Amino acid sequence: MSDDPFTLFDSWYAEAKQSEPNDPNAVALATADAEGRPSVRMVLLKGHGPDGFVIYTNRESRKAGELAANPQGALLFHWKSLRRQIRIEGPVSWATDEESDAYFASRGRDSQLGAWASEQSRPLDSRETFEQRFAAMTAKFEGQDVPRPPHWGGYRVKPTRIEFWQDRAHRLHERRLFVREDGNWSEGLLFP
Ligand SMILES: Cc1cc2nc3c(=O)[nH]c(=O)nc-3n(C[C@H](O)[C@H](O)[C@H](O)COP(=O)(O)O)c2cc1C
Ligand SMILES: Cc1ncc(COP(=O)(O)O)c(C=O)c1O
Repeated sequence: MSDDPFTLFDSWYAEAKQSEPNDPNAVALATADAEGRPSVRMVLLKGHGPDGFVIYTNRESRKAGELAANPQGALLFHWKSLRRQIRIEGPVSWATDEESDAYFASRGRDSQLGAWASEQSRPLDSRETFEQRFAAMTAKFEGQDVPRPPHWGGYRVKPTRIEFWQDRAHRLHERRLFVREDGNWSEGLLFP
């Protein structure tokens, strides 16, 4: 068996990119507030490797507030076409300014403007208000590159635990658990 969960992740992810009808990088991100109350939402994976799994979002959103109070996260991929899930857990930190800048610069201009216009997760009185804010940002940045907003950037989940789940007949599934301790990964199986 492989003792490297990242090689296995790469191989499953490559298969998901071939077989999923859309968004193979869609992943549920679970966080919890200071009292331990959980919340979960979908995000898109935009980078990964042994250093962790990176997503981008608004750093004043609900998830950001929870991560500030409790910097731990869990990610869940479910690739229905492959009947597989991957669970990833670990501490969460900000991506570097350099990688957030680089990712932001790669986004479409309207998505960049949307990041300026959206006060993500805060109450919005009408769609019209949002459209007016978007129009105002479009005018503000006309004729220039759109810089990364100070309230927008990446988060990295650095895994301490990764579980690969493969569906098998009669619910006799296969579960491979990788756990990191003192920088080393060990692998074991779990009952399904
Ligand atoms: C498939 C999918 C992908 C999404 N990707 C992102 C993402 O990468 N970043 C993001 O901020 N929101 C993304 N969203 C929206 C989030 O699910 C969520 O509505 C938003 O981030 C606010 O979450 P919060 O209130 O918990 O902070 C995505 C939604 C879906 C359905
Ligand atoms: C609000 C929001 N921010 C960021 C993203 C990340 O994806 P992208 O950079 O491809 O827009 C998404 C994806 O759905 C999103 O809904």
